[in-house]
Amino acid sequence: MRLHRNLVFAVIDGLHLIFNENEYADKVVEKLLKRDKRWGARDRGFIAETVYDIVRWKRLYAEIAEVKEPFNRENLWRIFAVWAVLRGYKLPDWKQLEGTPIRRIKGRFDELSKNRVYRESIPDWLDKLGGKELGTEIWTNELAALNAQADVILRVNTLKTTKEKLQGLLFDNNIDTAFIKGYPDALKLKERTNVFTTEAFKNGYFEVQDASSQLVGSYLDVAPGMRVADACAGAGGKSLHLAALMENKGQVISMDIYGNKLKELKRRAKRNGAHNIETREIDSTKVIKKLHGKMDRVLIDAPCSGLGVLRRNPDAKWKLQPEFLEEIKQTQQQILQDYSRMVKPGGKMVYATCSILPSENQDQVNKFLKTEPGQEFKLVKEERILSHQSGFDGFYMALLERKS
Ligand SMILES: C[S@@+](CC[C@H](N)C(=O)[O-])C[C@H]1O[C@@H](n2cnc3c(N)ncnc32)[C@H](O)[C@@H]1O
Repeated sequence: MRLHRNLVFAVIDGLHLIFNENEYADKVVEKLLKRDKRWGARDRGFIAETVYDIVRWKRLYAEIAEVKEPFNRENLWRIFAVWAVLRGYKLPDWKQLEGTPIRRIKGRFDELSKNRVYRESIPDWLDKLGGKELGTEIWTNELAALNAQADVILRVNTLKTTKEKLQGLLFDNNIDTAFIKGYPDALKLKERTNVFTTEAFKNGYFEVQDASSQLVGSYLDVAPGMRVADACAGAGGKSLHLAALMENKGQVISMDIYGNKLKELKRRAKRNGAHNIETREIDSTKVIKKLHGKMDRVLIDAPCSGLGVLRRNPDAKWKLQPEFLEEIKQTQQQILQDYSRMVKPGGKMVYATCSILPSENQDQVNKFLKTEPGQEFKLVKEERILSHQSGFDGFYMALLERKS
């Protein structure tokens, strides 16, 4: 395995933006990959995976490299050197890598791996919180699972094709996939590759969506012809699935406080051939009030800490702050109390998050059930999905029914 200079320089630039300029890893990687048109799939893969890897292991690598934030360029090179040594690369004779203490790096790695906060590379406060909320054993297993690289999972768009046909089409493009038992619309890539350039994607035959997130649509128990509100729709991953489950019949009202996300949702809906989706920006309380008691189904895919999706979004470990977590919990409760009023008597609602913390999940539902709007509802069922048990994202969903 050889290291290529311009690719490593791109990685160092990316790390600077993420660690020192507080930019989001996915946006930074997207930008880096546009830098040189001559880069092939393997070069792009190297940049993306190396940046994510180093973001994931920041605390461990910085400790081994004996550097502290804010990292100057020399610090970033030292961190990179740790990554390269531990990944088994033969170090080239570049001046930035001169004097890398290979044996010391390996020794420090073995030593630090005895301590969970370094081994799993996690801030102290978050480690304490996870242990307290989930118990040491589950938290330890879950952290390890959340530090693994996620598989790429597709959701077939049943409005346009079938899982079998899509699998054949992708196979003709040298993309090999497998079905996943228990996930009816999912295909898992056998090897990581960029699927967004395929004709099948451009034609709207699939979306990239983790397997756990694909469970939410059917959990809401929708049927063609219903009126459904997706109250925190974002760019519409779940709205698109709902439209497909409803066979384009009835109405999906996709809402969010951010209009730009809804614009992206509209583009995706067009590509998907999902004609029953209407978007509404929540720019005042009136938007919700207008729908009080009118919806057969309401989905609350609530804003959350994102602790269940650290495999795909490892910089959340470093960006998340205790104050934000407190704030977001208040928002979750407010959303539950306000938006649940859209459900009509006898209708159903799903509260979901991509968090594994009980305080964002079942505790929120239990708290809601004791409030005035919550007393109208009963909990039908709930599911806590942990990454180390499912192999997919950590997730939570609860199905509630409004009494008639
Ligand atoms: C977990 S994300 C949604 C992901 C989306 N449902 C999907 O499947 O792609 C949560 C969304 O809630 C939105 N949000 C945050 N606060 C909100 C509020 N008070 N009301 C409605 N949406 C809100 C965020 O903008 C974000 O898009």
